Amino acid sequence: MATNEIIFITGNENKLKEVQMILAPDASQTNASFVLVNRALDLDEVQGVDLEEIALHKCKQAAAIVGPGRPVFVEDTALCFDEFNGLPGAYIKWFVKSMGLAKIVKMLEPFENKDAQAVTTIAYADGEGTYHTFQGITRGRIVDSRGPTTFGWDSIFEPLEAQGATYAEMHKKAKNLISQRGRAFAKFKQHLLDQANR
Ligand SMILES: O=P(O)(O)OP(=O)(O)OP(=O)(O)OC[C@H]1O[C@@H](n2cnc3c(O)ncnc32)[C@H](O)[C@@H]1O
Ligand SMILES: [Mg+2]
Repeated sequence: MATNEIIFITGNENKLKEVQMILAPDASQTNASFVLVNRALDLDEVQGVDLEEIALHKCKQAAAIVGPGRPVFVEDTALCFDEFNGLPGAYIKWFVKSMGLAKIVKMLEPFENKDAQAVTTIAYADGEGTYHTFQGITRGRIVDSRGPTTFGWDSIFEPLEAQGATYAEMHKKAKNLISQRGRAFAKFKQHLLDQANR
């Protein structure tokens, strides 16, 4: 094992691709301060609406699995509707799986307020027994599906900063610049670089 190895536990390949792009575009360089490694494990996700708690719970399982002394992180991504006071939130995965995008959009039909926010919460176990969390938020609104439906709810979320495009209609690089994931991982990356340069 390389000493600067950092393990990302996710079973979601779309997520992994984005995170690789954001966090470790230069991971192949020998002087990179960390090397990103993926383990595709499906961790338990506790119920509740506290996004940090959910991410930390996931991360504690991850740390127990990879063993002591090994830095590991997870992320959990929520889609929160203003009209529903933050729900579906972390449960969005099950809504997408069980009812599909069209019905999710329909849920908001009776209401004028289609505003939503996407939130990525990273929980990181640093290998020295300390847990850290980093969060990124992108505001937008829920719209009829437009663009490829390859990644979760990408095609029904139109971020405010995207000039009318859904995430699914954006290039990955452009999405990462304004996305909840891009923002959360920018904070995390800064933390890792600060630690490496201490
Ligand atoms: O193994 P993990 O990392 O938990 O991967 P997951 O797919 O279970 O992911 P989450 O628990 O965070 O659930 C988030 C849901 O939202 C979807 N999702 C996450 N990020 C997204 C993004 O940027 N755009 C669209 N959909 C996204 C994802 O496909 C899931 O259905
Ligand atoms: Mg999950």
